[in-house]
Amino acid sequence: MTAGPLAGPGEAPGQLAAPSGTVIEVRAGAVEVGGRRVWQDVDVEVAAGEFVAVLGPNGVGKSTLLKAILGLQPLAAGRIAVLGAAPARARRSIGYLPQRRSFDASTRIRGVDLIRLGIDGPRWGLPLPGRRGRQRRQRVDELVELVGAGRYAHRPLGSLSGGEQQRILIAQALAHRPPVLLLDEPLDSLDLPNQAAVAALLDRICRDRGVAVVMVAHDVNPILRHLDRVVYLGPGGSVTGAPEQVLSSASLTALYGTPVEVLRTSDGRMVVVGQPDSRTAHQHRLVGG
Ligand SMILES: Nc1ncnc2c1ncn2[C@@H]1O[C@H](COP(=O)(O)OP(=O)(O)OP(=O)(O)O)[C@@H](O)[C@H]1O
Repeated sequence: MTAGPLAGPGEAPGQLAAPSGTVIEVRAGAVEVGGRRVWQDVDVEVAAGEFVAVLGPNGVGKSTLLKAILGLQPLAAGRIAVLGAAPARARRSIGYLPQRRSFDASTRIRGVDLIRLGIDGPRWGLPLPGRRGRQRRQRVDELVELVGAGRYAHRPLGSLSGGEQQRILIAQALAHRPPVLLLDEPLDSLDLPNQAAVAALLDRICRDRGVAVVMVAHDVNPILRHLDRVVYLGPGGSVTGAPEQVLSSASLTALYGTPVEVLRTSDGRMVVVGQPDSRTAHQHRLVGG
């Protein structure tokens, strides 16, 4: 039997019940940012324990989708439910790793302190006597072990590599055993071995802990073999489904409304050819690198 995401000591009060079916549902969703419609006709369904990638060109609204799931970005149309409730109600049950968090070399706070901060929130630094103090120490140890950070968790964050920092941040996001973990481009700026290691760690968190992981990615290749589902945001809406269905020439051609080819290299990597740049005219590197 696998450990449930909400089991064990040190639980935060006010979390919603452990999910067994769909944990995130968006139906015909649309958002507007700064008076502009960013996406519409978006359908997303994520089940408990699934590993899901959110893909699409720069500026298409991937981070905005995570914010909508967190209840930080209201929908302009459609509906959204997280753990069967309005997103803002579910927020305490979601672990979130925002985009591009890294620590300057001068950062003295240690990995274990950051994880403890995730557990204690505003009570951080206050001594916890007796049983609660022991539970907290035990929870920190569990999280350090979960992400494999035992070797460096007691060192200052500024002295850790990008991959080591990322593991500590994942541990912090999991402090309250959330059934849903959202990550915004957590593999960016990591080298290939670290990308593979963090992807494998997230896979383990899904499979062993039953946590639904939703991850925004520019390059799907490091996570491709771990994925249950892909949400691809494009100019004409979204496509959701198994990776091999969504990442196909037919589905991306329909989404972009122009011929797009999905090729497989001999080592199994995916390359998308011919997709137009997004309206923001950034270079789109969906499946490069
Ligand atoms: N505060 C804001 N005011 C106006 N427009 C905004 C604001 N925040 C985001 N946007 C716009 O909303 C759109 C979606 O942004 P978002 O960050 O969700 O895209 P993304 O797909 O995650 O992009 P990237 O791949 O570059 O990280 C972009 O065009 C962005 O410029």
